[in-house]
Amino acid sequence: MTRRFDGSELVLASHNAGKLREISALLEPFGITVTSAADHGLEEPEETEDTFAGNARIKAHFAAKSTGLPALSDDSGIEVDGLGGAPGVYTADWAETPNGRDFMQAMTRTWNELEAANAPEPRTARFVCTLCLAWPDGTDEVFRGEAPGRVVWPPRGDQGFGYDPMFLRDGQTQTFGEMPYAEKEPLSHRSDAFAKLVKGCFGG
Ligand SMILES: O=c1nc[nH]c2c1ncn2[C@H]1C[C@H](O)[C@@H](COP(=O)(O)OP(=O)(O)OP(=O)(O)O)O1
Ligand SMILES: [Mg+2]
Repeated sequence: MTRRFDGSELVLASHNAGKLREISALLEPFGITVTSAADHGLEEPEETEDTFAGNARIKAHFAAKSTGLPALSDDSGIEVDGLGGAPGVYTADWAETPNGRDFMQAMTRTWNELEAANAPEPRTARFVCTLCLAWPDGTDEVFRGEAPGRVVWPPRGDQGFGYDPMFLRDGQTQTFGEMPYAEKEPLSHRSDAFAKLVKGCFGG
């Protein structure tokens, strides 16, 4: 049995501005009061698991326990087939530099490694999003969404965040980086996972 969400307030257990924007937009129609981890002064817990679900659980349970409120986390990344699924759960790590995250560097590394491996074209890939809704009593529900596509070079567009400029979703001619959010939303791994969350926990 899936536990239903029957509260009126939810903490978004993320420190990523792009995700916060997108998940807040998805939650908008439900009339729930949404606050973020930063609003509650929460630290970022260490993401020590090697699966999206494992790290999503760490983030959601940490926020739920710390605030006493239900918390929704998002662990996501891009799996590139020609790289054996890398960077996958390590997508954010590939962007880390001594001066903060640099996704241009991460995208360049991704393309260079595909070139070095002489990977065939199209260079298929998928965005993955795992959402975890956790309650302060330690229960949770986890939902996984995907967006199938390919990576392209050079990156195109300055909208969205992270790897969006090099991701061309199946059936599209514009990268996620070239799309206004309203166009990316119905096509994204995040909305795919969110639809499952709504079906399971919001009864909609
Ligand atoms: O729609 C997306 N469009 C482009 N790039 C994306 C997307 N979704 C995830 N990504 C990439 C960037 C992100 O940094 C990484 C996830 O890493 P991940 O640890 O789950 O998130 P994060 O550290 O940025 O924020 P937080 O853990 O506080 O939720 O994958
Ligand atoms: Mg993270």
